Amino acid sequence: MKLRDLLGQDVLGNDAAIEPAVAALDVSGVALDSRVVKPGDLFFALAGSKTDGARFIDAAVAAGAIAIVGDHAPAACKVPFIAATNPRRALALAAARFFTAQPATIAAVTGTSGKTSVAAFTRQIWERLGHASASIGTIGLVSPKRTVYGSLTTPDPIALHRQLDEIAREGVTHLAFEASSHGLDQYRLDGVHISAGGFTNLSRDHMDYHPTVAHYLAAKLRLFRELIPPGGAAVISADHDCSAEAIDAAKARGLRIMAVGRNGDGAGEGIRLTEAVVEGFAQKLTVEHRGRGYAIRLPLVGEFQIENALVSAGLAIGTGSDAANVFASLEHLEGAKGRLERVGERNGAPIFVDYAHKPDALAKALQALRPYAKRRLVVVFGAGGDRDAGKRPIMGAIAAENADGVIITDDNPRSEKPDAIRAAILAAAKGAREIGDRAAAIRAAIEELEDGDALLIAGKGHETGQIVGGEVLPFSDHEAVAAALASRIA
Ligand SMILES: CC(=O)N[C@H]1[C@@H](OP(=O)(O)OP(=O)(O)OC[C@H]2O[C@@H](n3ccc(=O)[nH]c3=O)[C@H](O)[C@@H]2O)O[C@H](CO)[C@@H](O)[C@@H]1O[C@H](C)C(=O)N[C@@H](C)C(=O)N[C@H](CCC(=O)O)C(=O)O
Ligand SMILES: Nc1ncnc2c1ncn2[C@@H]1O[C@H](COP(=O)(O)OP(=O)(O)OP(=O)(O)O)[C@@H](O)[C@H]1O
Ligand SMILES: N[C@H](CCC[C@H](N)C(=O)O)C(=O)O
Ligand SMILES: [Mg+2]
Repeated sequence: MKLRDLLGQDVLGNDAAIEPAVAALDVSGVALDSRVVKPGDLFFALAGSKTDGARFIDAAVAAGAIAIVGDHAPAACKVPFIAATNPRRALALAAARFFTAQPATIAAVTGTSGKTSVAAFTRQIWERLGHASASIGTIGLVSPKRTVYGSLTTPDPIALHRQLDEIAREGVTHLAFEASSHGLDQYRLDGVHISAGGFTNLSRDHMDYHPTVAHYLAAKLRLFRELIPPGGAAVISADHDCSAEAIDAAKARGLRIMAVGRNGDGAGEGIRLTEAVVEGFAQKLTVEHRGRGYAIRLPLVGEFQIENALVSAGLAIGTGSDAANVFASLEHLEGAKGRLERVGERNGAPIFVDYAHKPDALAKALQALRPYAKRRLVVVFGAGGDRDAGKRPIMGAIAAENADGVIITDDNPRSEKPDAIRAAILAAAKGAREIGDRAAAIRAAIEELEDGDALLIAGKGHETGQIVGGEVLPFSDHEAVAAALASRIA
């Protein structure tokens, strides 16, 4: 591919002409990290949170970069330098031109909680309606041909566009993916042809990255303000304080608004939840769409899963699927791994693994499990190191208030002292116990379960490692529960 095919004025955000000899250069790849540059690559020098890619231009050239894109020219550069107003956005748009194929129908979902679940549900709905479907997010890529683990919720633009191209060539026509606030803020999704966007909710998260809540919300709203073209669908959960702002942002862009939830637009394009009744480990819902009523048995535990299911249904309907078929398919949804997943029981007490690692999610998960605890609701959780420290006491207080037994343990302490993290949670969790070793904490909680109890193990969900220092030690809540239950039988 020629350099001129990747970099136009729209990509670079300026009207500087590229010299014809430079425009005619052959480009064999795009790169954002000097350490993976291959001969023939176009290197994007990005100013980051830890360092500046401009410092690695010489290293990129030594590795074979044929030209550099950045926002400021280095003092000296052995290969052509091309200025871009916003190099991160330029990278994403260039990656979209380099990897040309994308599934025809793409839905993106943002919000503090529920993204992974909505991406998984939307994929399942489409699949049931006969489309070759995939999802990309926190649990990686899930597609008919393969499942690939991914380390970021929204992959970097090169990884993202490479995957879009691969799955489209494998025949995937429908994709649902997660738009994290980091991803939106860092322009990782620009260049993706998004036909519908979902918005679940907003609560405290990532306060180590976003300077203010307004900045955090603005990052999320980029999906509606800038990324979905006018005429696309905006499926917005209507039951939150921030819902009106999200709807206004989408309206201003000329998107088709589909408000869903108890305050949803049942008479029109949206989905209104008119009734929800817990029935064992399922929930019976009545919803209204375009003035017509539908009864649905949602086979999932947790009130918040209703929000996730309705946003997913909206995304499928908003991209052209038949409403009656979509609602019927909700009866077959399977929860994403480690999202209020019932993984076993002891003495008749159900044990759930959940990924709640932020205050609102922990509160919602505990409230969702209350109906299953006639006696004691017990929670085992911790908080990640090198992440927002402010959430620790908040989560401690939420646990003390919403559970009858609280065990504070470790959850990826990373470079921090595990006992200091635990102490910060314990300070606000009256009556909580402390068992640092997560397997031991899970064992202790299971050991004490009696009929009428319910146990929530929160924070790690699908994760398969415990990050201590720089090391990832193999660990899974699922395996820890299985081992504890097996040792009881032995
Ligand atoms: C804080 C953050 O989001 N960082 C992301 C950002 O990195 P950065 O540009 O700030 O990195 P940097 O270390 O300052 O380096 C600047 C530039 O120099 C380059 N460099 C650096 C060293 C070198 O030797 N050579 C070189 O070229 C780097 O490749 C980079 O381009 O851009 C990178 C490329 O897109 C991301 O991989 C990286 O994610 C890091 C690994 C990360 O941990 N991100 C997390 C916080 C994250 O994004 N999480 C969200 C939300 C999770 C959720 O709630 O679900 C996610 O989407 O996963
Ligand atoms: N709609 C919701 N409202 C509130 N809490 C929710 C909702 N959906 C999920 N949760 C809680 O958040 C946890 C994470 O859910 P999920 O993985 O679907 O969200 P996410 O937005 O992808 O999160 P992350 O940003 O951590 O990847 C769940 O395990 C549950 O505790
Ligand atoms: N995407 C989130 C996941 C946190 C999961 C929790 N187990 C933790 O390590 O804090 C993050 O990296 O902040
Ligand atoms: Mg996620």
